[in-house]
Amino acid sequence: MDIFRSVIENFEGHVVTKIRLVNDNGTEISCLTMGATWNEFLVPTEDGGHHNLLLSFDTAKGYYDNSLCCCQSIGRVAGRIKNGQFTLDGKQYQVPTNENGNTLHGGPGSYRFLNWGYTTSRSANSVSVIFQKHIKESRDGFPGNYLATIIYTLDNANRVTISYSALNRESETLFNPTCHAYFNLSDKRDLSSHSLMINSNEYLQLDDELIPTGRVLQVDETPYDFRKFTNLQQSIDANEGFDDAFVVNGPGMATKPVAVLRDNESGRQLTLKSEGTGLVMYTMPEIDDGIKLSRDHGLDAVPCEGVALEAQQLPDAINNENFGDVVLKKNEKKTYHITFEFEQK
Ligand SMILES: OC[C@H]1O[C@H](O[C@H]2[C@H](O)[C@@H](O)[C@H](O)O[C@@H]2CO)[C@H](O)[C@@H](O)[C@@H]1O
Repeated sequence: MDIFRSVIENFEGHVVTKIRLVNDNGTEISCLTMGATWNEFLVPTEDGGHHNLLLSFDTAKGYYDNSLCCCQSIGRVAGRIKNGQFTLDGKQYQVPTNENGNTLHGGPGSYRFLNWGYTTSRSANSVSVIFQKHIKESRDGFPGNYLATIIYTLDNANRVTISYSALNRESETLFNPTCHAYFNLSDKRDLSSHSLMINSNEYLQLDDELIPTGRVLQVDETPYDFRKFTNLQQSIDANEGFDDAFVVNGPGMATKPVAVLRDNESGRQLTLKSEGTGLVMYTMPEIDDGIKLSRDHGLDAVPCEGVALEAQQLPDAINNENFGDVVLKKNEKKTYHITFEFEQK
C-alpha cells in the first residue's frame, strides 16, 4: 500500500495538493484538496496500463470552469432546497440560493468550493486520506458551525469507501452530503455498453425547476425501471436522459447494493452501497460547449458521456415528510458511508 502527495497547482490563491492512494493490486485512487474532489479511480488493464473509471479533469481549474460539480464533495446539503427555505427547531431559515431562487448542492458556499486540510493513514489492508474543515455559518449561510471530516479509503478488495462526518457542538443544522462522482467504465464516449441495476421501486416527481413535488411515482413500465440489469443508453434514449431521484428500497449498508453499473465489453463492474434513502442519477443530458475532460484528449465532452450516481438522503428532505433525516442536532455526530467496489468480471 502506498501514499503519494504532490502540489499540483495554485488555484485562485489555494495551494492544491493531489494525494494518491495505491493498493496491493495496482488499483489506485487520487483526490484533490480543492473540493475534497475524487480525481481518479484507476484500475489495471490487460495491457499493463490503467483505466480511469471516473470523469476527470487534468487541472483543479478544470473542475470549476463548468457546473458539473464533477466528482466533488457536496455539502452541507446535496440536491435542491426549495426557495432555500426550511424550518428547523421551530425557526424559519433562508439560506443563500444559487439556481432559480433555489439552493443547489449546498449553495454558493458549498463544500466543493473549500480547499480542505488533510492527513493520511494506512493499515495492513487499506490506505486513507482524511480531509477536515470547520464549516461555518458565516461562510455558507446555513445555521450553526460544525467540524466536517471526509475520509476516502482504498482497500485491497478494490473498494473505495467515502465517509462523511459532522460533529456539531453548537446549534441544530442540516447535513446531507454526497460525492458527485461521474462514471464511464468503458473506453467509449457514450454509455452504450453499460448495464445498470438500481434497487428502487419508486422515483420522485419533480417540477419544472427539478424540485420534488412530494409525489412518489412507481417505476413499473417506465424507463425508470432498473430493478433488473438494463441497458443504460437505451433507457437514456427513451427518457431523453435522467436528472432524477430514485427512492432506495430499504436503505442499509449491510443489505443490498443501491446500484450496480457494469460495462459489458470490458467486464468492469462497480457496486455502490450507502445508508441513504435516495440515489440521484444525472446523465448530463445537456452540457455546455468546451468542457475538456481528461479522457477526451482535447475534444469537447459530449452529452451522456458519463453518469453521476449520487447516494444521499432524498432531495429537499427537510421540506418533505418521509424523505429521510437530514437534521444534525446540537452535540450530535453523524457519519454516512458510500462505497464503490470494483470487480473485473
Ligand atoms: O450545468 C450542468 C447542469 O447543472 C444542473 O445539473 C445538476 C442536476 O440538476 C442535479 O440533479 C445533479 O445532482 O447535479 C447536476 C450538476 O450540478 C442543471 O440542472 C442542468 O440543467 C445543467 O445541465
